[in-house]
Amino acid sequence: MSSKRNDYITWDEYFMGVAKLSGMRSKDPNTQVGACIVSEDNKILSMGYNGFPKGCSDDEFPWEREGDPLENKYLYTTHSELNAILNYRGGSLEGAKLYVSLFPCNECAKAIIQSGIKTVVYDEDKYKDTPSVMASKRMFDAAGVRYYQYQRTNREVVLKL
Ligand SMILES: O=c1ccn([C@H]2C[C@H](O)[C@@H](COP(=O)(O)O)O2)c(=O)[nH]1
Ligand SMILES: [Zn+2]
Repeated sequence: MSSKRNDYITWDEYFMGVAKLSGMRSKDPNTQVGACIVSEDNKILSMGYNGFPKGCSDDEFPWEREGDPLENKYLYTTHSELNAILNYRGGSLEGAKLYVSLFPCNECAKAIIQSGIKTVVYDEDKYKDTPSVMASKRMFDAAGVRYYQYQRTNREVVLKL
């Protein structure tokens, strides 16, 4: 008789993996961010990645990082976390968890708090010294949103697509 597999992925690997897979849809040449929202009982509710809003062509809007604010990406990109929140059409996100490949900026932090998400699991924190991320942490602390860094397992997942 065969016994059950032991090398299945953990919940955290599963949801961070889905977040990162979602980030692979991003057209941003510098930073691709993916997000996955999960219910308290581990059901995937929504996903998102960073990109321009509907109708704003990836080929016409700018991907630059510098220069004229109207000619760089920052005024136009919808962040992965906000896309994941807005993509959810099922009602309340109260008590949900967010898996995200980059620590949320202050604007996403506000949306996360207001949507009722209570836990944020993040991977990279490369902008941790910026006022934006420092403000996010201050707001999460004040609002009782728990956040912790995903503990990488270095498991490699190969998908033949
Ligand atoms: O909370 C966040 C913060 C940033 N993003 C997106 C927005 C941009 O497309 C990139 C950041 O680009 P850089 O070239 O690294 O400045 O990440 C996000 O989705 N969520
Ligand atoms: Zn953001």
